[in-house]
Parts: sequence; structure tokens; C-alpha cells
Amino acid sequence: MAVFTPLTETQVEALLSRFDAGSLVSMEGVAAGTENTTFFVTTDRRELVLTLFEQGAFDELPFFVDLLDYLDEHRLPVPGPLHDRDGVALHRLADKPALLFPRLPGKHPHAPNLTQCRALGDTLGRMHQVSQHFTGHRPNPRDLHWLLPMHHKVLVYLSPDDQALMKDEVETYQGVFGTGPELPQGALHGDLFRDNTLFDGDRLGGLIDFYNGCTGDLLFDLAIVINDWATEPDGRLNAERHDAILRAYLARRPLTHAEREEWPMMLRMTALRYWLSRLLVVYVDPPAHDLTPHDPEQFRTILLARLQYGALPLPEDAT
Ligand SMILES: Nc1ncnc2c1ncn2[C@@H]1O[C@H](COP(=O)(O)OP(=O)(O)O)[C@@H](O)[C@H]1O
Ligand SMILES: N[C@@H](CCOP(=O)(O)O)C(=O)O
Repeated sequence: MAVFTPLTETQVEALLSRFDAGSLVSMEGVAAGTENTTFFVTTDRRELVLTLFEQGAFDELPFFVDLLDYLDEHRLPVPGPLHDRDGVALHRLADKPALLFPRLPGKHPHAPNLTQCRALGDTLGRMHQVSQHFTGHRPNPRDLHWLLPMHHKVLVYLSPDDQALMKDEVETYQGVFGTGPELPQGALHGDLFRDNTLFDGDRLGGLIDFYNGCTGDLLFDLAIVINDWATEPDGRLNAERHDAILRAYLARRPLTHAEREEWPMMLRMTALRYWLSRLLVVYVDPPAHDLTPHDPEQFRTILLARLQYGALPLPEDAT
């Protein structure tokens, strides 16, 4: 369930009256989602999504509005928030921050085909091309600076082997990312799993759920994508999906020498990032709502596979 705050039609009508988006025809709570309250709202003019923010740092919402506005202006398939007649996007409803978005077409791909992988790689490459010039700032909330203090919190729940694995890994990342050359920077999605994309057949309808969006190493975003989109159940990489995503991405944004060098380590660090965040949800900071947490084991398996088999060769840059 993801309607943590119920809303009446009168409340939604009052919000809509400030926008040029038509009058309310119907509204429906959306079951998917884990953090925020989502409604599909139909007006006599268009299909919308209404999000009420239930948690997180509300003072960071303007960053997400600016980022989505920017990407929308650059014709990326993202839900650019609606602005009211005074130009304001962020409102309050039921005492929660609220945004209205266009409803984008499509469904989450469970087993993406190669055409869908190419579409995702191409769009992420385009996004990273333009996001390097985005002027907003929000430090990556899940990078090495987060891993360093947070991994200590879960060690007590792990077997001795897993404790050693986690500690050794974090120390290794510190040696690589704490001292190496700065990698290309820009705005990231920060959590671009399959369930944060919508596909209408093979067409990418949109990238959604930008609330892990931040600025930092572009390579971090790409590694999250490969670990989720191109991994087999045993944690090993699927070469076809890997190559389809990366070839399309590289045609838009070639990687630097330093990014190619640090790629295997970035795959490991982003796998550990999700192993850790999921362990924290299970053991340290369970959600207030009765939701089934994501399985930490999945990302431990991915990390072990990256350690055992390494990364696959990166395709050459397009010429
Ligand atoms: N702009 C959108 N267009 C279409 N569907 C959307 C849009 N935004 C959200 N959704 C739907 O609502 C669900 C929950 O949204 P999401 O932002 O992922 O919530 P949460 O932050 O709670 O995880 C998504 O899985 C998707 O099905
Ligand atoms: N997609 C993630 C959930 C979001 O990560 P978080 O660190 O913001 O909780 C997952 O699959 O674990």
C-alpha cells in the first residue's frame, strides 16, 4: 500500500483550482511505492499523478523540482512537475508537501528485452550529457561518505565472514575513491532500478521517483543501472543486457580513462550500497509502515559475484 494519507475529492479539487489542469473527474490511490502517498488523478483535460511527501528532508524538495524542471526542459522523459498560475510547483495538502505531475505511460519492465535496455542506456546517456550543466547541488546521500559511518551499524547483525567482507570492501573503496582523480560530475537519478522506469511496449515512457536524485559521480548512476538491469539471479552479469545498455550509453557519453579504470570498483561499491541500505531497513531503522523490506541478500550475492568474476569488458566508445 502506498496511501499513507487519505485525501478527499474536495481537497484535491481545491488544489487543482490553482492550476490550469482542468477539473477533477476521478482519483485513485496507487498501491505501488514505498515512501510517499501517490494518487492517479483524472481531470477533464489530462491524467495526473499527485504525490504527498511523507518522509525525508522536505527542505530538499526544491532541489528535486529544479532537477525535474531542468531535465524536462531538455526533453528527457521525466515527469516535469506542474506549476500553478503563479509559477509555484510545491504546495501543501493535508499538511504534507504536495506535487502534481503528468502521468507518464507504461509499466515497469520485469525482464527487460534488449530494445528496452538500449532505450534505457540511450536515455541515461542523454541525461548525463545535459545533467553535467545542471547548476543545483545536493551531495550524493549514499556515496562513500555515507558508507563509511553507516556500515558499522550493521556489522553486529552479520556473520564473521560477512563482517570481514563488508569492512574490507569499504576500506578498499576508500583507497580508490578517497584518493583517485575526480570523476565526471553531474546530476544523477541515484536509484534507477527497473521499477523506477515506465515502458510502453519498447518505448521508454519515463524515468520516475527522483527522490534519491543528487549531484556527484555520473559513474555511480551507471553502475546502479547495470547491477539492477543486467544481473542474473545468481548475481552474475548478463552480457547481452550489459552490452546493450552500455553501447547505447557510450554513444551519448564516452567514459573517461579514470571512469574505465574505476568501473569494476564502482560496480562493487554500488552493490554494497544496496546491501547496506537494505540491512539498515531490516535491522536498524524499520519503516513506520507495514511494508515488506527489500531483500539485502540479493545485493550481497551481486557483490560476491562482482568479486569472484570481476566486471565484463566495457564496450569501446562509439567513434
Ligand atoms: N509520473 C508518473 N506517471 C505514471 N505513474 C507514476 C508516476 N509517478 C509515480 N507513478 C506510479 O506510482 C508508483 C509509486 O510512485 P513512486 O514515486 O515510485 O513512490 P514511492 O516514492 O512511494 O516509492 C510507481 O511505481 C508508479 O507506478
Ligand atoms: N531501490 C532501493 C530502495 C531505495 O533506496 P534507499 O537507500 O533510498 O532506501 C532498493 O531496491 O533497495
